[in-house]
Amino acid sequence: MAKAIQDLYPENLSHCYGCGRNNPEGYQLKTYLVGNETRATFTPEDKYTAIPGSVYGGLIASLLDCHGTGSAAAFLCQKEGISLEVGPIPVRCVTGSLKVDFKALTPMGEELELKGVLRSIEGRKVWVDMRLSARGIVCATGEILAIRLKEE
Ligand SMILES: CC(C)(COP(=O)(O)OP(=O)(O)OC[C@H]1O[C@@H](n2cnc3c(N)ncnc32)[C@H](O)[C@@H]1OP(=O)(O)O)[C@@H](O)C(=O)NCCC(=O)NCCSC(=O)Cc1ccccc1
Repeated sequence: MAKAIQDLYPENLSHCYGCGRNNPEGYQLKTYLVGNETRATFTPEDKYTAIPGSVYGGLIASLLDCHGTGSAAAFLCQKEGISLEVGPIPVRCVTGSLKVDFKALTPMGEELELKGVLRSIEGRKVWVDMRLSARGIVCATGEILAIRLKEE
């Protein structure tokens, strides 16, 4: 199975609070390319509470943000035939813009499932559509425009 995209980023670009493997205080989200979609999971702790029993929207936006940039990098690698078996990969994206729609309260303590599909790639710009579900119910959707960093 392909590795998580975040485990393939170069060391110096792996400190992100949301998904950096080199940030022990962070969420360490892992995004996997499975066929033509991307997947990640995350189970929030009570400290991320909004209304009791439900998850704070900022966490949901963060998860969509990091799943979005990770998905964009994965789709770029897929398009360019770059292996997701060994790192570091020469592809890293940052968030240009992120839109989140909150569809339903997100239940606390449940495993959240994130999925991403590629909308389009235009040069360094990558648009990805996402959804975040719990117990099979879509709680939020997201759209990201991720920008590929220029190679140094
Ligand atoms: C890098 C860039 C996004 C783009 O600058 P440059 O490279 O100089 O490129 P340029 O400006 O030429 O644009 C290229 C193309 O893209 C377009 N476009 C750009 N933006 C927008 C937009 N908003 N909306 C729409 N379009 C936009 C622009 O028009 C152009 O289009 P064109 O080719 O003419 O058709 C810069 O604005 C920046 O750093 N922003 C802050 C990013 C940031 O802080 N993000 C949050 C933190 S990162 C994180 O959380 C994850 C992380 C952690 C650790 C490690 C890595 C990731």
